[in-house]
Amino acid sequence: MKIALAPLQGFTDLVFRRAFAKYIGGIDQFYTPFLVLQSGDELRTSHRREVEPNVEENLVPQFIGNSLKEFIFFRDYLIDLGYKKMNWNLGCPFPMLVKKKKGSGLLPYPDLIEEVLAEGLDDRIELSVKMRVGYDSSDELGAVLSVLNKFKIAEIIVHPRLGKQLYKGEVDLKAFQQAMTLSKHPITYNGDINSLEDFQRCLEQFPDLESIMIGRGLLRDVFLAKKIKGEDIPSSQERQDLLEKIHGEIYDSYDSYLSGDTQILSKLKPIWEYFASNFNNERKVYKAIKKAGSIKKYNAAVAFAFQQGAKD
Ligand SMILES: Cc1cc2nc3c(=O)[nH]c(=O)nc-3n(C[C@H](O)[C@H](O)[C@H](O)COP(=O)(O)O)c2cc1C
Repeated sequence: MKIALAPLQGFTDLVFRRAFAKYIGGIDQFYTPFLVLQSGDELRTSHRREVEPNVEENLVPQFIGNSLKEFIFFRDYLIDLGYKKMNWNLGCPFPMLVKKKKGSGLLPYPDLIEEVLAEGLDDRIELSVKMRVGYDSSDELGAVLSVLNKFKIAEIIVHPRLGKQLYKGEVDLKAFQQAMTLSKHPITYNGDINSLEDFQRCLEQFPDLESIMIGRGLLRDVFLAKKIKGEDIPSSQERQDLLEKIHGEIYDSYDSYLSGDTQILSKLKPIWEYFASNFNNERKVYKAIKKAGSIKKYNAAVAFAFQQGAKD
């Protein structure tokens, strides 16, 4: 089974991905959180930092947009940097982007998707798509997939919720089955795999799956990909050491280019919404981190987390 780490804006940035690859492993492919072209035809420094430092073979840069101009910008920018793969975000549910027909907001407009692909695809870089099963209704799925079927697309990652659901409600496994039936491209499953049992259920239901993508589940249990692959899981003390190393590397990296407690804490604290689940007494751990108003208090909360020990 091929396992990808899902892009999570604000969580799986370059710093996190590198620390994860270095200390944990088990991931075959990483994705950047979506890159976006600003109105002045520029990329933000923080977005450039995601892809420019050096090209990693198992990194797929993701972009969001709805025009041929944006598609060509990212295509040529990424080809020039030396990337061989890129991913188009047709799944983001943020209302501000949806209103502009971006992310899942583009799913009700398959003609627009077709216009972009007809002119934008280029053999020098492989395209994959990450999508939901519709914005308003899974009735949109068939039309989108029949457009995608006309083009050369390496992989379609399907998160079987509707855009309008955001992250609420159940995943729609019937719609996912429909995607597998209708698509001529390989389909990757993404959504709510938080444990080995979740993965096993998913595989029972879709025995032909060759590839999955996991986001929050891998932040909650950083060893989940290794468990799924049947790899050896380190002892409790070793796991704790690895968690400490990941955290230390992320901390040092933010500390090196951000200035002031507020900026550093604004990057570090949100990670614990999921990361706290790697520890015993996760609720107490998360509460302590959330309350920390200074670096000193944050460090004390982190020490408290490590005193609880790594969860089994
Ligand atoms: C905070 C947050 C940020 C996200 N950012 C992105 C993003 O930049 N690009 C993207 O394609 N999906 C993004 N997603 C969606 C995830 O990649 C994934 O599809 C979703 O979380 C379902 O998978 P999971 O249940 O394994 O987490 C985001 C999700 C969350 C919760």
